[in-house]
Amino acid sequence: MPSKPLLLIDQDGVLADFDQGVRLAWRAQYHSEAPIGPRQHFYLRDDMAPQYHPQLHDIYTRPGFFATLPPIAGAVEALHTLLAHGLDVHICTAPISNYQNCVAEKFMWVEQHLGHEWVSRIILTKDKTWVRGDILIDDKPQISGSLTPLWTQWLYDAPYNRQYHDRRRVCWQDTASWADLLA
Ligand SMILES: O=c1ccn([C@@H]2O[C@H](COP(=O)(O)O)[C@@H](O)[C@H]2O)c(=O)[nH]1
Ligand SMILES: [Mg+2]
Repeated sequence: MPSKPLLLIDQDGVLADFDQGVRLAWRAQYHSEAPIGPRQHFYLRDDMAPQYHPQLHDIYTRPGFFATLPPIAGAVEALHTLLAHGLDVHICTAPISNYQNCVAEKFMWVEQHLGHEWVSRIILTKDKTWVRGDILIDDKPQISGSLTPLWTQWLYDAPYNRQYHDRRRVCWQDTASWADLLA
């Protein structure tokens, strides 16, 4: 690893808690827990019965969903720490295909939780293999695209990716898991 790696950090599932946002919105609307099975797949819909897919889609495409996602514990502090240690940190995030609310709200989230200066650090792309970097911290276990990536993925820990043991695993609250970045 270079002494000061160029870091790409995913947003949903790494900084912003997509799953918890769905659970909160579902509870608020239906006054019951979201019918989500054990989290075994990256896409939430794959852990829900097909009859609930329209309601799930309605929740994560509606205005306000992405802007109000709760932060993942320790994420905001970790990003400020990484920047303060001189790392070149960028937020590398994919918008959903129903982009109308998602795109602007991903920017709003970053501004609200990290500060305006972080807005210029956002890289929005549907294909992360096009983005240059040394390390990509991302919770998605299978990242595909049209190029061979230049970065190495560190898997951000989540219940739906724990069957993968082929990559370094990171969790903001486990500071030892990313301490090498500060060395
Ligand atoms: O269940 C889900 C669905 C989507 N996301 C996040 O949304 C965007 C778009 O994902 P694509 O892989 O381009 O469809 C991306 O930021 C995902 O992380 C999600 O976290 N969970
Ligand atoms: Mg993600």
